[in-house]
Amino acid sequence: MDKKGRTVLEVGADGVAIITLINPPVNSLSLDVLHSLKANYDEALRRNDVKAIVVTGAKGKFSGGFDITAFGGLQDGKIAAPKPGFISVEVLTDTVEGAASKPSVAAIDGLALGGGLEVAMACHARISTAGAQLGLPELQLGILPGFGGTQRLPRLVGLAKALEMMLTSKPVKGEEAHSLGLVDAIVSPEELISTARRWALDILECRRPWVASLYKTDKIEPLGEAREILKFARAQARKQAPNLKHPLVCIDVVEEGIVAGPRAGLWQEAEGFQVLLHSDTCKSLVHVFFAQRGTTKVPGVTDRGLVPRQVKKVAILGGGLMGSGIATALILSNYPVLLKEVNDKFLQAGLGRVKANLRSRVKKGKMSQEKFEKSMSLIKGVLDYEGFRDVDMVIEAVIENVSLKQQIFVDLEKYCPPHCILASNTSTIDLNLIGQKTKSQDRIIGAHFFSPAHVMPLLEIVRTERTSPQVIVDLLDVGKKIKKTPVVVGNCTGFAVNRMFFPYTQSAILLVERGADVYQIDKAVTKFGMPMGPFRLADLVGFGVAVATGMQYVENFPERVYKSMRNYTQGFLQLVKLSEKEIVEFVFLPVVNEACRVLDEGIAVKAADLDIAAIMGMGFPPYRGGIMFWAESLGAKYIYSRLQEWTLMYGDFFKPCAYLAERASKGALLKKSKD
Ligand SMILES: C[C@H](O)CC(=O)SCCNC(=O)CCNC(=O)[C@H](O)C(C)(C)COP(=O)(O)OP(=O)(O)OC[C@H]1O[C@@H](n2cnc3c(N)ncnc32)[C@H](O)[C@@H]1OP(=O)(O)O
Repeated sequence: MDKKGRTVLEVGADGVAIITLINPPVNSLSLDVLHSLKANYDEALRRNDVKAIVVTGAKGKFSGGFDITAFGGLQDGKIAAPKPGFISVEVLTDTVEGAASKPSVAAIDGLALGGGLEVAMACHARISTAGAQLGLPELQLGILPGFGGTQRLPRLVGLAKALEMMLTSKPVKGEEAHSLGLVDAIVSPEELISTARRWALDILECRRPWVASLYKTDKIEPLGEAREILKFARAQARKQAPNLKHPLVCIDVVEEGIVAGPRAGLWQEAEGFQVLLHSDTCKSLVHVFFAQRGTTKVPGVTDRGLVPRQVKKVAILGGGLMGSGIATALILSNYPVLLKEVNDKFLQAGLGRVKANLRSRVKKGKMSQEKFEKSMSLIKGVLDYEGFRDVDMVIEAVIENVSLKQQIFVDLEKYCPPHCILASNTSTIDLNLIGQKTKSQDRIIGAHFFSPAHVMPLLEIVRTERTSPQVIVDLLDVGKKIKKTPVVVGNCTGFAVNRMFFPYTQSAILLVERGADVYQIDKAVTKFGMPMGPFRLADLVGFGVAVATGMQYVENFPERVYKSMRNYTQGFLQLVKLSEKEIVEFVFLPVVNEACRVLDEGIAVKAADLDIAAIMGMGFPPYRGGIMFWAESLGAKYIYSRLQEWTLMYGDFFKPCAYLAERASKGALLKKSKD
């Protein structure tokens, strides 16, 4: 079988061996890379012409950590796992860090994440570039840092900071890493290897300290204080995600190292890692990791070798809540923006909203005054189309009125250059209708943002049968640049997210009408992992918005609307004593049913896209893998039988769709086989 990545060893005339991690695109640590690293180390330690060692990564990236593509194989036993502790104790602690005569220095550029940073921390010093990102994001994948990170990070940066870095999964930049003591020096990328070489020789010749971070104690807080920090971290973890066990396992492992010593900590870490690797949480979060990256892979579109065209200037029509949010998102990512309104009063109000969005970032300490000013200088308010002659993309975000939008698109065709992408932020109106009076159907596309647009991470990219693949590729690229996760969907009422959202709120209403308590429903749904229940959400967005969105659905899918049972008394008390599990199923199985329709109709490209749409657009808990991934764990048969049962009792709102019925009868998975 082909090897997945490797390391190479080169020995210089100065006696320094450079070991380079090579496994594009992020030099992830596959088992092949790790075995090769061990072999290179053994050789370097054996050879008489090697005095010291530098570890680095190819092409400006140290390493993105353990190879996540191997998780599946390790979980189902198709890949033989090394014995527990082999990498963390035998390779990194006893071979790299424990080498009695040859010091190691890590030369870090680009990124050192997870296992990557853990390799670097086993070295006797770390030299980094200012832009490098260093962190232990393993918890985001449902596991814990498994190559000694739980033991070495607290010893390098202190317990409080180490726990913060692990529990939030957020990396730090080179400069901060330096001030924390995680790296020893910051240099330019050009000087990185030469500095690291010299540093390694300096350690050998006792001009610099020879530090084994596993045994450092100076940064660890005194025991009493350490216990307080651990207690606080546990309370935070429980509060933030009561359903998740792995943050607590991680904290336990860190504590073991402090109380019983780092070697005991390493062994407990190896044990904890094995258990968590096989957990449902890990499987779900790894699925989400790849699903999120998979949304930009659209068959027939992104596989044609099309290169995204450069979008240098964007115009936005409408400075309301959506338009100003979209403008904010764009200027935050350095796009020059024209904001057009119909009169000066509305224009000033729109610009004021953008300013307020940015101000709130400054207030929260997320943005400097300098960046605030730079961002504001990128937006220009206009009242006519004159400036539209050199824009590369327009996003229309005016009120939902068909004839108004039709007129706007006619105007846009007249004033914008012929290559310009014509996007609409409509959430309800058919894009074909919007573009009906133009000849530009191939460049008309939906850019459906979620409010507030500068905060919410999802972007539904809506294509019609006539939208050109080039325009889709262009918008995918803009989406990535403004840090959104784009999901490409087909043209229909509600697209993916709102179509899934509607049955969710409908079933919640049905439950109440059947005697369940709104607080009980919200509690069960929140316990399941949603950020809030459907009723609190309705309070938050306003009942008016909820009703208006609902009406769109009622008009378009009348047969699937739950008819109020208020006048029927039979069965009224039936649902009063529902268990939490039943409430959750009542609320989410109709969502699964709708998601199946969306998939069957080809509105979504693949089931995993619906997982991301549900997580980012509805707040579905990521650690359950998304709506379809969660549904697979229940099985099509079970879901079908529940819905069938409720159809008989409460009507066609619950009726399982043909796709679900077919999957259930075949005992097949819900996702399509090619997904
Ligand atoms: C034992 C240890 O403690 C366990 C571990 O180390 S677990 C792994 C810990 N590391 C991580 O969690 C880092 C995960 N990766 C990331 O956060 C981001 O990919 C990144 C910051 C490295 C790069 O981000 P970005 O530049 O936006 O590129 P992104 O699209 O995410 O990734 C590029 C490609 O690298 C792949 N990739 C990234 N990290 C990977 C990893 N650790 N293993 C395998 N593939 C990886 C992605 O899947 C993607 O592949 P694709 O092009 O086929 O879709």
